[in-house]
This record gives sequence, C-alpha cells and structure tokens, in this order.
Amino acid sequence: MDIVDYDFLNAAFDTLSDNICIINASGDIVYVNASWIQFGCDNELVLERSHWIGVNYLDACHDAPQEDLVSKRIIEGIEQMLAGKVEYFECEYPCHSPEEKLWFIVSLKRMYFAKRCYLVISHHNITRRKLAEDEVKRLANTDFLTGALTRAAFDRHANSVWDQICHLSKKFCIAMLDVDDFKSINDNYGHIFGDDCLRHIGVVIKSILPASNEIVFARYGGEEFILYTTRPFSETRLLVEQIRQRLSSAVIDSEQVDDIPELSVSIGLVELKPCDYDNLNQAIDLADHFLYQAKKQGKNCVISVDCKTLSASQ
Ligand SMILES: Nc1nc2c(ncn2[C@@H]2O[C@H](COP(=O)(O)OP(=O)(O)OP(=O)(O)O)[C@@H](O)[C@H]2O)c(=O)[nH]1
Repeated sequence: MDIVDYDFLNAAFDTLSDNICIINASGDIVYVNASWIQFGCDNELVLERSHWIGVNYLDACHDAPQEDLVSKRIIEGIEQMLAGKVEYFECEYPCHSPEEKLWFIVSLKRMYFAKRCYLVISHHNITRRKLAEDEVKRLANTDFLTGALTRAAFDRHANSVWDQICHLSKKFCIAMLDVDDFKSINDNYGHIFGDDCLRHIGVVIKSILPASNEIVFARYGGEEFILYTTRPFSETRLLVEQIRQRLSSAVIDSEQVDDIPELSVSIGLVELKPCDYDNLNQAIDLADHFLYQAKKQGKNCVISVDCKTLSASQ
C-alpha cells in the first residue's frame, strides 16, 4: 500500500494553482503551498516556505492601509469563522498591478485536527471569469448598431447618479438629438441604408465626445439619442453644435446607395439644477420640448437654454 505522509500531501497541495495557507486559532500561519509562496515572490514578498510559518495572518491584514476595505472584510470573516459564528466565508476582490488586472476570491473553511481549530484560506484567481462577465455587461449595455449605451443602461446610470447630483446640487445638461426626416430616408433608400446612417451617427458622435465619466451618451429609442453631462453648459453647447455640423456634412459610407442623401439632426439642449426637478424624466421631457421647437424651426438646428433663462421664463 502507498504511504501517504506529510511530504506526500505537501507535494499534492503544491500542484494546486490556488494560493493556500492554513492558520491556527491565533491567526498564525502553520502551512503554505507552493502557489502561495510564488504569489508572495511575484508581489515582492520573497519568503521561503519556512519563513511564512508563524507569520500572523491577521496582523498582516491589520497592517493594510486604512482604505483597504477587503482586508477589513477578511479580518471580520476570519474572526467570525474562528468564533464559530459562520460556517463559510468568501469574498471577491481586485488585486490589480500596473501591468495587469487581477481578481481573486478568498474562501475560508474551518478544519479540526487533534482537537484544535484551523482555518484553510484559499485565494483563487477569478480574472478570466471577471473579464468575461465585464465583456457580457459591456455587450448588454451597448446598442449593437450605434455603439452608444442602450436605453436601459442609460436609465440605470441616470438613476444611480441622480441622488448624487441632487446631494451636490450640481448643475447638469441634457441634450435630446433626433435624426431629421428619417422616415423618408428609410422609405427612399431602404432600412439597411437607414441602419448605415444610425451606425455612422454613433461613430461621429463618439468621436466628438471626450472620454469622461461626466458624459453619458445613449440611444434613447429609434433615431433619437440622449446626452447627459455634468460638464459646463458652454462646453456642452459647443459639443452639440459640433455634432450637428459634423453630421450635416457627413458622407455616409454605404454599399447600399450611390446617390447618398444629406443627413441632419435637430437637438434640444437644457441646463438644469436638480433641486428644481423630482427626477430625471422631467428634465428629459424639457429637453424633448426644445427638440420639438428645433424641429418646428425648420430642423438641422440646436435650441439650447441655460438654467438662468429657463427660470426667468417660468
Ligand atoms: N433603419 C432604421 N430605421 C429606424 C430604426 N429605428 C427607428 N427607425 C425609423 O425611424 C423613422 C422615424 O420616423 P418619424 O418618427 O416619422 O420621424 P422623421 O421621419 O425622422 O421626422 P422628423 O422627426 O419630423 O424629422 C421611422 O420610419 C422608423 O421606422 C432603426 O433601428 N433602423
């Protein structure tokens, strides 16, 4: 019969890709596997196996910077597990380096040996799963035709920032943009060409908007787009005017038609103070109202109103 001893089990644990350590009831490390040692080396903690033994895991977590909430959660998890208050603990956390993004899940399991309690701590690399989840989220939030955010993603984002901008009483701008006479483009040149136009509009607008987490651009429905931003009104007005001009001089790349029709958009832009509205929908309605005015004024134009003018007119 094969002999299974400490060295045998050690060799087996060293084959595992998870970083595993075992701590005793005081938090002292009593065992680490090869992946744990390698992870330490990769993170400039060049310790041999024997040097890890006796290091206090809880002290190491306590030494983490104040803002490191993951370490705090792990300490709580370890304390609850050792006190027998919970049966199982796990928590996902990012561990990014300047070179690469990494995510791990740490799980704790209680183990008894010779009437003593130990915790098996295992850090499992979940980077591939996280990247795949992020990609699925990105695809679900992106309108496949225009590359803009979907309406649902916009609503989620808008609701999540609404409380924040109300709290900060920060002014914001909403622009509603609608393609002019799009029905006749579809009717005269076909829906596939219509789709090419929408695709082109998405590319042009995205190329004009600066990358900023203060700007959200989404396809609101059909041939209507929305721009939400906390950037200053003067800057936003220039941006939407630039969008209008670039689209009206755009040459659409299409295999569908030779005689490419002219494209234009009408835009309603408003600057608002959140305290004057109960929710973002009221603000959107107002921008829609000015979009309608732009259509009435002959299309291919921007009607923009700042919050001073707006409150003077109300
Ligand atoms: N090709 C294509 N057409 C779409 C899409 N979504 C909406 N439309 C079309 O957009 C057109 C919108 O027409 P209307 O609402 O009458 O507006 P319009 O012709 O642009 O007129 P104005 O808004 O007054 O300038 C309809 O013909 C819709 O079928 C799409 O994803 N692809």
